[in-house]
Amino acid sequence: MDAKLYVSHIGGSIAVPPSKSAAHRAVLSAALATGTSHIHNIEYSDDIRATIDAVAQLGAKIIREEDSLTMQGCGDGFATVTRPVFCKESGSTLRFLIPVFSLTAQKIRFTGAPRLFARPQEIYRALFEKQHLRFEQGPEGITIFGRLLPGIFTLPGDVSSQFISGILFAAPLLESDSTIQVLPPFESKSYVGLTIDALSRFGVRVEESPGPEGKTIFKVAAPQHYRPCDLSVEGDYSQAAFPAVLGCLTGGVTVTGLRPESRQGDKVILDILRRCGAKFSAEADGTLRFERSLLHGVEIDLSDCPDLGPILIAMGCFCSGTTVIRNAGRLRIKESDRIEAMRCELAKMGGRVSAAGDTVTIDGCALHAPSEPLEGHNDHRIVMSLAVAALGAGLPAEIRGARAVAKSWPGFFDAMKKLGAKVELNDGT
Ligand SMILES: O=C(O)C1=C[C@@H](OP(=O)(O)O)[C@@H](O)[C@H](O)C1
Ligand SMILES: C=C(OP(=O)(O)O)C(=O)O
Repeated sequence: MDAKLYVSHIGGSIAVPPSKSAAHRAVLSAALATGTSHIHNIEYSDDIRATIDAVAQLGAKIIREEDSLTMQGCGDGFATVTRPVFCKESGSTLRFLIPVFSLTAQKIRFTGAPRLFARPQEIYRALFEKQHLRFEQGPEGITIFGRLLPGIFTLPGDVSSQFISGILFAAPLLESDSTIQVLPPFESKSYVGLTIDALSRFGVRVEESPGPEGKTIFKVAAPQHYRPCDLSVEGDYSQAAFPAVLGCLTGGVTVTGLRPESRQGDKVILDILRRCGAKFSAEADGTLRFERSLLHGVEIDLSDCPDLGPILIAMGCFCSGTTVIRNAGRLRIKESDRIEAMRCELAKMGGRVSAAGDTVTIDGCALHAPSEPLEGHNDHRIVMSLAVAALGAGLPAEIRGARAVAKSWPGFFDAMKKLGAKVELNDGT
């Protein structure tokens, strides 16, 4: 699917989709609970579908309604897994589920898009090999065999927090207590906070404490049982960043559906925008109203909010002066190399983005209509960021591979249309 964007007058109100991160955690926890949970405000993005289908293979019984799930968890009474667990493009699904499926003590094959297996998975290999369990990785999948043993897990903090979350989901169901030691620097730590929050809503306790030499220690008593829970998935701050930046460029954009007291790390988008000179109001119910603002470049630390990287790189083009994004190295190991993808696509519009090591520098300048179609790099956040850049600059553009938005926000272009964007999707919609 290609998206053609035309010069549009932007203005209006949209609700953000439910948090993908919170939804993965709720679905997995509900699957591991003994009893029936209700999860409201579910959006069937590709990644969330992958997690739902996978936990059904674990033995959870799931009734899908339009925007909610009723889930009868399997506790630790796992089903016989007869098919490969298909994780699509979802790093969260794969990395949360490897330790959990190991609890079945069955031989399990994980498959998905090739890019998923090009992203780092070595941390689990090392951990499984240390416990003399099978872990085989090829370009098309991973096969594991053997049940994780409780104990001390030492994990680097700067590859992906999803490994830490994965062990945290499995550890409560082991025979005895475990300790997870995270080595500094601990990046994306707020996502581990979301995991601990989800566990606590499902009745599982984790204790966090600082350790020697900058380590962070998580103690998980076991066995513990996941208890069922009724919850509504909160709005997604990572997704809110797209209409928020657009609103600062055009004015007249209202964003609803966010929880002001959320613990999502990407809530920091509001602080970043404020520092850049953005004018917006925030109401007690989470409603945000953005005004057209003169933005200026600032320094941004991306270590705890990597998913904001692509939209911040796009935004940097509209900021006067220079925007410097530090600790951005992990953008290279997401659905695409997000630094290179943004550099290359924005260059087609005159954008001046450069990277050295883990730092991305963007020099503000006037963008022009792209000289050729923009490529989505099979990456939802690249497609959405390029759409905001074109609409924000008031330029026509064609984005190839726009279907990638379905990974996290299938309704993204509908939301843009609701804001007045003239969008033509080449499947006729
Ligand atoms: O746990 C999560 O829900 C996520 C953690 C982050 O990954 P890393 O920890 O690999 O940075 C983030 O980029 C990803 O989109 C979602
Ligand atoms: C990187 C992302 O997700 P995941 O790691 O779960 O594939 C993302 O949503 O930007």
